Amino acid sequence: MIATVTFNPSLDYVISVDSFILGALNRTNTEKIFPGGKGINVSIVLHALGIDTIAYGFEAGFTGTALTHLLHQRRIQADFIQVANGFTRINVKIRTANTESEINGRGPEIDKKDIELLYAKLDLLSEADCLVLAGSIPPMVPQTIYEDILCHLQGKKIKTIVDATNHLLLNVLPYHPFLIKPNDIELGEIFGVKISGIADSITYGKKLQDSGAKNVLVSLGKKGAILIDEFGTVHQCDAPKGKVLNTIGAGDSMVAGFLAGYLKTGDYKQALRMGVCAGSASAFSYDLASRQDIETLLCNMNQQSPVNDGKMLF
Ligand SMILES: Nc1ncnc2c1ncn2[C@@H]1O[C@H](COP(=O)(O)OP(=O)(O)O)[C@@H](O)[C@H]1O
Ligand SMILES: O=P(O)(O)OC[C@H]1O[C@](O)(COP(=O)(O)O)[C@@H](O)[C@@H]1O
Repeated sequence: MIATVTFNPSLDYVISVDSFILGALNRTNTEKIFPGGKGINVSIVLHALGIDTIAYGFEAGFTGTALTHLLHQRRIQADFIQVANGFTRINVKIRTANTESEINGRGPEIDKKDIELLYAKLDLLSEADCLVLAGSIPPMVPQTIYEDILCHLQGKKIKTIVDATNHLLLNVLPYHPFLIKPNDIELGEIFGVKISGIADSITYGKKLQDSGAKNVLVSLGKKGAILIDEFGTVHQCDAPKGKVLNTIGAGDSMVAGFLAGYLKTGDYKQALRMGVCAGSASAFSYDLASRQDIETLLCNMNQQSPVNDGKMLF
Protein backbone atom coordinates (compact mmCIF):
# COMPACT_ATOMS: atom_id res chain seq x y z
CA MET A 1 0.00 0.00 0.00
CA ILE A 2 1.23 3.50 -0.79
CA ALA A 3 -0.16 6.09 1.61
CA THR A 4 0.03 9.74 0.65
CA VAL A 5 -0.35 12.70 2.98
CA THR A 6 -1.52 16.07 1.71
CA PHE A 7 -1.58 18.66 4.46
CA ASN A 8 -3.01 21.25 2.12
CA PRO A 9 -5.36 19.69 -0.47
CA SER A 10 -7.09 21.89 -3.00
CA LEU A 11 -9.63 22.24 -5.71
CA ASP A 12 -7.60 23.29 -8.75
CA TYR A 13 -9.56 25.78 -10.85
CA VAL A 14 -7.77 25.58 -14.20
CA ILE A 15 -8.75 28.23 -16.73
CA SER A 16 -7.45 29.35 -20.08
CA VAL A 17 -7.60 32.91 -21.37
CA ASP A 18 -6.38 34.44 -24.65
CA SER A 19 -4.16 36.82 -22.78
CA PHE A 20 -4.09 37.56 -19.08
CA ILE A 21 -4.12 41.29 -18.33
CA LEU A 22 -3.47 42.36 -14.74
CA GLY A 23 -5.88 45.01 -13.49
CA ALA A 24 -8.42 44.32 -16.26
CA LEU A 25 -11.50 42.11 -16.72
CA ASN A 26 -10.36 38.79 -18.20
CA ARG A 27 -12.82 36.19 -19.47
CA THR A 28 -12.11 32.50 -19.72
CA ASN A 29 -12.10 30.34 -22.84
CA THR A 30 -12.16 27.08 -20.88
CA GLU A 31 -12.59 26.29 -17.20
CA LYS A 32 -12.23 23.03 -15.32
CA ILE A 33 -12.08 21.97 -11.69
CA PHE A 34 -9.82 19.13 -10.59
CA PRO A 35 -9.04 17.62 -7.22
CA GLY A 36 -5.58 18.91 -6.28
CA GLY A 37 -2.72 18.86 -3.84
CA LYS A 38 0.48 16.98 -4.36
CA GLY A 39 -0.16 13.78 -2.38
CA ILE A 40 -3.68 13.53 -3.77
CA ASN A 41 -2.35 13.78 -7.33
CA VAL A 42 0.18 11.05 -6.55
CA SER A 43 -2.67 8.81 -5.30
CA ILE A 44 -4.78 9.53 -8.39
CA VAL A 45 -2.00 8.48 -10.77
CA LEU A 46 -1.04 5.45 -8.65
CA HIS A 47 -4.69 4.38 -8.72
CA ALA A 48 -4.73 4.80 -12.51
CA LEU A 49 -1.68 2.52 -12.66
CA GLY A 50 -3.44 -0.12 -10.57
CA ILE A 51 -1.37 0.42 -7.40
CA ASP A 52 -3.10 0.17 -4.03
CA THR A 53 -3.11 3.64 -2.45
CA ILE A 54 -4.82 5.68 0.24
CA ALA A 55 -4.84 9.48 0.39
CA TYR A 56 -4.64 11.00 3.87
CA GLY A 57 -5.09 14.69 4.48
CA PHE A 58 -7.27 17.40 5.94
CA GLU A 59 -10.42 18.92 4.56
CA ALA A 60 -12.70 21.77 5.61
CA GLY A 61 -15.83 23.61 4.53
CA PHE A 62 -17.91 23.17 1.39
CA THR A 63 -14.82 23.01 -0.80
CA GLY A 64 -13.58 20.10 1.31
CA THR A 65 -16.90 18.32 0.75
CA ALA A 66 -16.60 18.96 -2.99
CA LEU A 67 -13.05 17.58 -2.99
CA THR A 68 -14.13 14.39 -1.22
CA HIS A 69 -16.94 14.02 -3.73
CA LEU A 70 -14.57 14.40 -6.71
CA LEU A 71 -12.23 11.77 -5.27
CA HIS A 72 -15.14 9.44 -4.58
CA GLN A 73 -16.24 9.79 -8.23
CA ARG A 74 -12.73 8.72 -9.25
CA ARG A 75 -12.84 5.80 -6.80
CA ILE A 76 -9.80 7.09 -4.94
CA GLN A 77 -9.56 5.75 -1.38
CA ALA A 78 -9.36 8.91 0.73
CA ASP A 79 -9.41 9.27 4.51
CA PHE A 80 -9.45 12.95 5.38
CA ILE A 81 -9.57 14.51 8.81
CA GLN A 82 -12.28 17.14 8.91
CA VAL A 83 -11.09 20.38 10.48
CA ALA A 84 -13.43 22.97 11.93
CA ASN A 85 -12.07 26.33 10.82
CA GLY A 86 -11.57 27.66 7.34
CA PHE A 87 -12.05 25.87 4.02
CA THR A 88 -10.10 23.67 1.66
CA ARG A 89 -8.31 26.08 -0.65
CA ILE A 90 -9.13 26.77 -4.29
CA ASN A 91 -5.91 27.10 -6.28
CA VAL A 92 -6.27 29.15 -9.43
CA LYS A 93 -4.23 28.14 -12.50
CA ILE A 94 -4.32 30.53 -15.45
CA ARG A 95 -3.11 29.34 -18.87
CA THR A 96 -2.46 31.52 -21.89
CA ALA A 97 -0.94 30.28 -25.17
CA ASN A 98 2.56 30.45 -23.70
CA THR A 99 2.32 31.06 -19.96
CA GLU A 100 1.03 29.32 -16.84
CA SER A 101 0.37 31.42 -13.72
CA GLU A 102 -0.77 30.07 -10.37
CA ILE A 103 -2.31 31.46 -7.20
CA ASN A 104 -2.25 28.85 -4.44
CA GLY A 105 -4.30 29.50 -1.30
CA ARG A 106 -3.32 29.28 2.37
CA GLY A 107 -5.61 26.48 3.47
CA PRO A 108 -7.69 25.89 6.62
CA GLU A 109 -6.61 25.92 10.25
CA ILE A 110 -5.24 22.59 11.40
CA ASP A 111 -4.64 22.25 15.12
CA LYS A 112 -2.69 19.89 17.38
CA LYS A 113 -5.65 17.57 17.90
CA ASP A 114 -6.11 17.20 14.12
CA ILE A 115 -2.45 16.32 13.72
CA GLU A 116 -2.69 13.70 16.47
CA LEU A 117 -5.49 12.04 14.48
CA LEU A 118 -3.15 11.85 11.50
CA TYR A 119 -0.38 10.28 13.60
CA ALA A 120 -2.86 7.61 14.74
CA LYS A 121 -3.44 6.68 11.10
CA LEU A 122 0.26 6.69 10.22
CA ASP A 123 1.01 4.46 13.20
CA LEU A 124 -0.85 1.67 11.39
CA LEU A 125 1.65 1.65 8.50
CA SER A 126 4.16 -1.18 8.37
CA GLU A 127 7.36 -2.23 6.60
CA ALA A 128 5.46 -3.27 3.49
CA ASP A 129 4.09 0.26 3.02
CA CYS A 130 5.38 3.44 1.40
CA LEU A 131 4.53 6.92 2.67
CA VAL A 132 4.52 9.99 0.42
CA LEU A 133 4.62 13.41 2.11
CA ALA A 134 4.02 16.04 -0.51
CA GLY A 135 3.25 19.71 -0.86
CA SER A 136 3.16 22.83 1.23
CA ILE A 137 2.13 23.06 4.88
CA PRO A 138 -0.67 25.43 5.93
CA PRO A 139 0.59 28.38 8.04
CA MET A 140 -0.66 27.14 11.42
CA VAL A 141 1.00 23.73 11.18
CA PRO A 142 4.55 23.54 12.58
CA GLN A 143 6.97 23.80 9.68
CA THR A 144 8.89 20.88 11.23
CA ILE A 145 5.98 18.52 10.60
CA TYR A 146 7.64 16.45 7.82
CA GLU A 147 10.79 15.85 9.83
CA ASP A 148 8.64 15.17 12.92
CA ILE A 149 6.69 12.48 11.05
CA LEU A 150 9.85 10.84 9.70
CA CYS A 151 11.41 10.93 13.15
CA HIS A 152 8.25 9.39 14.64
CA LEU A 153 8.25 6.54 12.09
CA GLN A 154 11.99 5.91 12.30
CA GLY A 155 12.88 2.23 12.68
CA LYS A 156 9.62 0.99 11.09
CA LYS A 157 11.37 0.48 7.73
CA ILE A 158 8.62 2.28 5.81
CA LYS A 159 9.84 3.66 2.48
CA THR A 160 9.34 7.43 2.72
CA ILE A 161 9.10 9.86 -0.17
CA VAL A 162 9.17 13.62 0.29
CA ASP A 163 8.24 16.19 -2.35
CA ALA A 164 8.56 19.61 -0.74
CA THR A 165 10.56 22.79 -0.99
CA ASN A 166 13.40 24.46 0.91
CA HIS A 167 13.80 23.67 4.62
CA LEU A 168 10.76 21.33 4.58
CA LEU A 169 12.82 19.10 2.30
CA LEU A 170 16.29 19.80 3.69
CA ASN A 171 15.28 18.97 7.26
CA VAL A 172 14.03 15.47 6.42
CA LEU A 173 17.34 14.37 4.90
CA PRO A 174 18.90 13.13 8.18
CA TYR A 175 16.02 10.61 8.32
CA HIS A 176 17.13 9.06 5.01
CA PRO A 177 14.00 9.29 2.87
CA PHE A 178 13.88 6.66 0.12
CA LEU A 179 13.18 9.34 -2.50
CA ILE A 180 13.08 13.10 -2.83
CA LYS A 181 11.98 14.90 -6.01
CA PRO A 182 12.92 18.54 -6.30
CA ASN A 183 12.59 20.20 -9.69
CA ASP A 184 15.61 22.12 -10.97
CA ILE A 185 14.26 25.48 -9.71
CA GLU A 186 13.61 24.11 -6.21
CA LEU A 187 17.06 22.51 -6.20
CA GLY A 188 18.62 25.86 -7.07
CA GLU A 189 16.59 27.65 -4.36
CA ILE A 190 17.92 25.28 -1.69
CA PHE A 191 21.52 26.18 -2.52
CA GLY A 192 20.93 29.81 -3.57
CA VAL A 193 22.12 29.11 -7.13
CA LYS A 194 20.62 28.95 -10.62
CA ILE A 195 20.72 25.43 -12.02
CA SER A 196 21.61 25.85 -15.65
CA GLY A 197 22.10 22.35 -16.99
CA ILE A 198 22.31 18.67 -16.26
CA ALA A 199 25.81 18.94 -14.78
CA ASP A 200 24.53 21.44 -12.18
CA SER A 201 21.54 19.20 -11.38
CA ILE A 202 23.90 16.30 -10.76
CA THR A 203 26.30 18.37 -8.63
CA TYR A 204 23.59 19.78 -6.37
CA GLY A 205 21.46 16.62 -6.40
CA LYS A 206 24.51 14.73 -5.08
CA LYS A 207 24.80 17.22 -2.23
CA LEU A 208 21.26 16.27 -1.16
CA GLN A 209 22.23 12.63 -1.34
CA ASP A 210 25.34 13.31 0.76
CA SER A 211 23.02 14.88 3.33
CA GLY A 212 21.02 11.65 3.64
CA ALA A 213 18.51 11.10 0.80
CA LYS A 214 18.75 7.59 -0.68
CA ASN A 215 17.53 8.42 -4.18
CA VAL A 216 17.40 11.92 -5.64
CA LEU A 217 15.14 12.51 -8.63
CA VAL A 218 15.56 15.96 -10.18
CA SER A 219 12.82 16.83 -12.62
CA LEU A 220 13.68 19.19 -15.45
CA GLY A 221 10.28 19.95 -17.04
CA LYS A 222 10.38 19.44 -20.81
CA LYS A 223 14.01 18.33 -20.51
CA GLY A 224 13.02 15.19 -18.60
CA ALA A 225 14.83 14.21 -15.41
CA ILE A 226 17.96 12.84 -13.83
CA LEU A 227 18.12 10.25 -11.07
CA ILE A 228 20.98 9.75 -8.68
CA ASP A 229 20.19 6.31 -7.34
CA GLU A 230 21.07 4.85 -3.96
CA PHE A 231 24.22 3.24 -5.43
CA GLY A 232 25.47 6.62 -6.65
CA THR A 233 24.73 5.83 -10.31
CA VAL A 234 23.42 8.79 -12.29
CA HIS A 235 20.74 8.10 -14.90
CA GLN A 236 19.28 10.59 -17.36
CA CYS A 237 16.01 10.42 -19.27
CA ASP A 238 14.76 12.85 -21.91
CA ALA A 239 11.05 13.73 -21.89
CA PRO A 240 8.96 12.48 -24.80
CA LYS A 241 7.80 15.15 -27.24
CA GLY A 242 4.13 16.06 -27.44
CA LYS A 243 1.56 18.84 -27.29
CA VAL A 244 1.53 20.31 -23.79
CA LEU A 245 -2.01 20.92 -22.51
CA ASN A 246 -1.63 21.26 -18.73
CA THR A 247 1.54 20.74 -16.70
CA ILE A 248 -0.21 21.05 -13.30
CA GLY A 249 0.47 17.79 -11.52
CA ALA A 250 3.25 16.68 -13.89
CA GLY A 251 5.72 16.47 -10.98
CA ASP A 252 3.26 14.52 -8.83
CA SER A 253 2.58 12.16 -11.73
CA MET A 254 6.31 11.62 -12.06
CA VAL A 255 6.54 10.59 -8.38
CA ALA A 256 3.66 8.14 -8.89
CA GLY A 257 5.14 6.74 -12.11
CA PHE A 258 8.57 6.34 -10.52
CA LEU A 259 7.16 4.45 -7.53
CA ALA A 260 4.96 2.26 -9.71
CA GLY A 261 7.93 1.50 -11.99
CA TYR A 262 10.21 0.74 -9.06
CA LEU A 263 7.71 -1.49 -7.26
CA LYS A 264 7.02 -3.37 -10.48
CA THR A 265 10.59 -3.89 -11.70
CA GLY A 266 12.95 -3.07 -8.81
CA ASP A 267 15.04 -1.38 -11.49
CA TYR A 268 15.93 2.30 -11.20
CA LYS A 269 16.36 2.86 -14.93
CA GLN A 270 12.86 1.59 -15.65
CA ALA A 271 11.47 3.49 -12.67
CA LEU A 272 12.97 6.71 -14.04
CA ARG A 273 11.49 6.04 -17.48
CA MET A 274 8.09 5.30 -15.99
CA GLY A 275 8.33 8.50 -13.91
CA VAL A 276 9.22 10.64 -16.91
CA CYS A 277 6.49 9.07 -19.05
CA ALA A 278 3.88 9.59 -16.31
CA GLY A 279 4.95 13.25 -15.91
CA SER A 280 4.86 13.86 -19.65
CA ALA A 281 1.59 11.98 -20.15
CA SER A 282 0.00 14.33 -17.60
CA ALA A 283 1.55 17.37 -19.29
CA PHE A 284 0.03 16.17 -22.59
CA SER A 285 -3.51 15.89 -21.17
CA TYR A 286 -5.88 18.30 -19.41
CA ASP A 287 -6.45 15.90 -16.54
CA LEU A 288 -3.81 13.72 -14.89
CA ALA A 289 -2.52 10.92 -17.08
CA SER A 290 -4.40 7.71 -17.67
CA ARG A 291 -2.69 4.33 -17.53
CA GLN A 292 -2.99 3.99 -21.29
CA ASP A 293 -1.36 7.40 -21.92
CA ILE A 294 1.56 6.45 -19.70
CA GLU A 295 2.03 2.97 -21.10
CA THR A 296 1.93 4.24 -24.69
CA LEU A 297 4.73 6.75 -23.98
CA LEU A 298 6.74 4.13 -22.08
CA CYS A 299 6.31 1.57 -24.83
CA ASN A 300 7.52 4.07 -27.46
CA MET A 301 10.46 5.07 -25.27
CA ASN A 302 11.50 1.49 -24.67
CA GLN A 303 11.15 0.68 -28.39
CA GLN A 304 13.09 3.70 -29.59
CA SER A 305 15.57 3.49 -26.70
CA PRO A 306 17.25 6.80 -27.65
CA VAL A 307 20.96 6.92 -26.89
CA ASN A 308 20.78 9.39 -24.03
CA ASP A 309 17.51 8.08 -22.66
CA GLY A 310 17.61 6.26 -19.34
CA LYS A 311 21.32 5.67 -19.81
CA MET A 312 23.77 5.64 -16.95
CA LEU A 313 25.93 8.73 -16.95
CA PHE A 314 28.44 7.63 -14.32
N1 LIG B 1 6.63 20.69 -21.31
C1 LIG B 1 6.78 19.38 -21.04
N2 LIG B 1 6.94 18.49 -22.05
C2 LIG B 1 7.11 17.17 -21.79
N3 LIG B 1 7.15 16.66 -20.55
C3 LIG B 1 6.99 17.50 -19.50
C4 LIG B 1 6.79 18.90 -19.67
N4 LIG B 1 6.67 19.49 -18.45
C5 LIG B 1 6.79 18.49 -17.55
N5 LIG B 1 6.98 17.30 -18.17
C6 LIG B 1 7.18 15.98 -17.56
O1 LIG B 1 6.82 15.99 -16.19
C7 LIG B 1 7.97 15.78 -15.36
C8 LIG B 1 7.88 16.68 -14.14
O2 LIG B 1 7.79 18.03 -14.55
P1 LIG B 1 8.42 19.24 -13.76
O3 LIG B 1 7.84 20.48 -14.38
O4 LIG B 1 9.88 19.14 -13.75
O5 LIG B 1 7.89 18.96 -12.28
P2 LIG B 1 7.12 19.93 -11.24
O6 LIG B 1 5.66 19.89 -11.69
O7 LIG B 1 7.33 19.27 -9.92
O8 LIG B 1 7.73 21.29 -11.36
C9 LIG B 1 9.17 16.07 -16.24
O9 LIG B 1 10.32 15.38 -15.81
C10 LIG B 1 8.65 15.59 -17.60
O10 LIG B 1 8.74 14.19 -17.70
O1 LIG C 1 1.09 22.50 -1.83
P1 LIG C 1 1.53 23.48 -2.86
O2 LIG C 1 3.01 23.61 -2.96
O3 LIG C 1 0.84 24.81 -2.70
O4 LIG C 1 1.09 22.90 -4.27
C1 LIG C 1 -0.23 22.56 -4.54
C2 LIG C 1 -0.49 22.50 -6.00
O5 LIG C 1 0.43 21.61 -6.59
C3 LIG C 1 -0.25 20.63 -7.36
O6 LIG C 1 -0.33 19.47 -6.57
C4 LIG C 1 0.49 20.39 -8.65
O7 LIG C 1 1.84 20.07 -8.34
P2 LIG C 1 2.95 19.81 -9.46
O8 LIG C 1 2.56 20.60 -10.68
O9 LIG C 1 4.25 20.24 -8.84
O10 LIG C 1 2.95 18.33 -9.72
C5 LIG C 1 -1.64 21.19 -7.59
O11 LIG C 1 -2.61 20.20 -7.72
C6 LIG C 1 -1.87 22.03 -6.36
O12 LIG C 1 -2.70 23.12 -6.64
